[in-house]
Amino acid sequence: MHVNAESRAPDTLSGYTSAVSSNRGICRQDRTFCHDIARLAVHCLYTELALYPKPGLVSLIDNGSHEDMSASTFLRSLFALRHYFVRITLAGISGASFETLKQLGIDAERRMLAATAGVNTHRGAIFCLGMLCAAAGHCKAEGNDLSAADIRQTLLSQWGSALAAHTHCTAPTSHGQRMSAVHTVGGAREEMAQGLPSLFDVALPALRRTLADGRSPHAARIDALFSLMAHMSDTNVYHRGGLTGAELVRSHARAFLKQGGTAHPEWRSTAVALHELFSQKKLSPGGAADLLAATCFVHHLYQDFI
Ligand SMILES: CC(C)(COP(=O)(O)OP(=O)(O)OC[C@H]1O[C@@H](n2cnc3c(N)ncnc32)[C@H](O)[C@@H]1O)[C@@H](O)C(=O)NCCC(=O)NCCS
Ligand SMILES: Nc1ncnc2c1ncn2[C@@H]1O[C@H](COP(=O)(O)OP(=O)(O)OP(=O)(O)O)[C@@H](O)[C@H]1O
Repeated sequence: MHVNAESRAPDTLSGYTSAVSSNRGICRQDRTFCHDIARLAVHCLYTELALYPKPGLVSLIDNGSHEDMSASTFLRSLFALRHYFVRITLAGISGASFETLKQLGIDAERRMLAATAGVNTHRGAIFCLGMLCAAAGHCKAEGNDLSAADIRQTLLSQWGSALAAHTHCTAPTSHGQRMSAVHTVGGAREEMAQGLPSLFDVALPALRRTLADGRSPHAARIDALFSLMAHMSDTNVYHRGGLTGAELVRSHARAFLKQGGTAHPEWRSTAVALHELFSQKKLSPGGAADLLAATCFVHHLYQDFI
């Protein structure tokens, strides 16, 4: 099925906002799809928040390394983001440009900051999950599967060159850009421009391996999180702990995986000890947390939407 994108919704931010709120020009099936995808995105962010133990990160149990945010800050932020995920999925259905997706993302960031009194709870997720929602929308409009391979291919074919341009910056303004420049590592922008290799090549296989071994979804998420911590360059970690902090996170995560991850009978006490260590050192692998939510999203897209 190929759909005439132009007949669905206009390629402007105000166009999407009013089209979604008035339902103008959107068929019922697309509207239901956008709401289902948005619900899945919010669900995956909630699942990440609820997961415990996660070294240094905020959960429903405690605030880890964070003094300025708690689970309730995250819940307020999540509530504020629910319409964004509907809009960006619709934008994907309509074949929107990266510039339009970016405007939707900037608007969502504003809502997040208003809901949290200025605390950055979901910047990485707004970017990463937002792009994945748009890719899911575009796949649907093209009549393609929502398989991991199709989603990744869509990200690159639709927005690859704009995402590559988004990595270039002359004067870094964010923590992430500064850390990328100082430590010559890729951050969220680079990861996305390459089609999320940490998600598709590392975390998703780890998640599925643990499930295939017969362990629980909770265990699968823990193994996926540690595989991300062991592998990626998380600019949140560099910002808080420098090179030493980044190496500490990576080496502990590798050791956890080497002893079998959640297949080890004592995995939980090891993970709790690491949570205490990271919290004491104020280290927080927030980029890994974002990619974990995104990994669960891609996994469920395939499971629930075929
Ligand atoms: C690309 C984004 C996330 C900014 O990234 P940048 O590295 O410049 O900034 P910042 O430090 O503020 O945020 C980085 C976020 O990514 C996450 N992250 C860190 N490292 C990584 C990584 N290697 N891979 C994936 N995510 C990561 C962190 O959790 C953090 O939340 C996005 O907010 C953005 O593009 N901002 C510019 C304004 C804009 O265009 N916004 C709308 C985008 S749709
Ligand atoms: N459960 C979680 N706990 C903590 N951070 C998370 C969690 N889930 C995702 N994150 C990510 O971590 C980022 C927050 O990290 P942090 O507060 O260290 O960064 P910052 O706002 O860039 O820096 P700072 O707070 O030091 O000014 C969020 O933007 C979010 O993307």
